[in-house]
Amino acid sequence: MNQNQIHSPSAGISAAIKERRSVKLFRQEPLPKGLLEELLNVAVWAPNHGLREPWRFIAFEGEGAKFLGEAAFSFVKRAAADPDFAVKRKEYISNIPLTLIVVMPEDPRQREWDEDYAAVSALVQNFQLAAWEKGVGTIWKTDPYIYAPEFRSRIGVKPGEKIVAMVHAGYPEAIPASRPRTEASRLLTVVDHYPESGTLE
Ligand SMILES: Cc1cc2nc3c(=O)[nH]c(=O)nc-3n(C[C@H](O)[C@H](O)[C@H](O)COP(=O)(O)O)c2cc1C
Repeated sequence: MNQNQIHSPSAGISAAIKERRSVKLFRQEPLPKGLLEELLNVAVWAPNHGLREPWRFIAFEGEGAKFLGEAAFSFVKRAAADPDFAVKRKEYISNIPLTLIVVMPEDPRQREWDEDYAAVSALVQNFQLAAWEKGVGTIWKTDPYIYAPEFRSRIGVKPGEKIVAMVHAGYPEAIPASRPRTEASRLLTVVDHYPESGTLE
């Protein structure tokens, strides 16, 4: 292929985007060795301004998942009204085959922060789609404890770093039904004329 030719996206991309679902229930089966790195090496092709690559990753598997469940439990048991909820949450997290924490350095400049957050979000979506393509389900979580200083420091997230996503992953036990999206035409303004007043309504 000529280097300047734009590679046309395969029909598979649209299908993957539409068919991916957030999965909450996973089979116990661990993911194959090397798959995490393979998925991340796809995900890092996300657009990112200045090629700052504003991300790093912490992955929890096996006994690591038990540690993560315990770290979450310490926070949830204090915050949740129902003590059973904290125990259930600990068990849930401890049994997930893979949890990926996606961390971004917080640039003090607003524009760079916004760009970096957008880039990391694109990376997370890439990761979810690449996983889906391999039959692996994921869900992007922003549970309250990812903001708790104690939880953050326990899992090695430094001051000046933001946890953008906690992604649970594994082979799906169940795939939820999709919920419809608003037809884009209802949200779209096309400007194909010069507005008489000089301003768009
Ligand atoms: C930034 C972000 C944070 C999310 N946090 C949570 C969460 O904390 N808990 C949860 O159940 N789902 C969370 N989700 C997943 C959404 O609930 C899910 O994408 C939405 O319900 C649409 O379902 P779908 O992904 O199957 O299309 C999050 C998604 C995004 C993009």
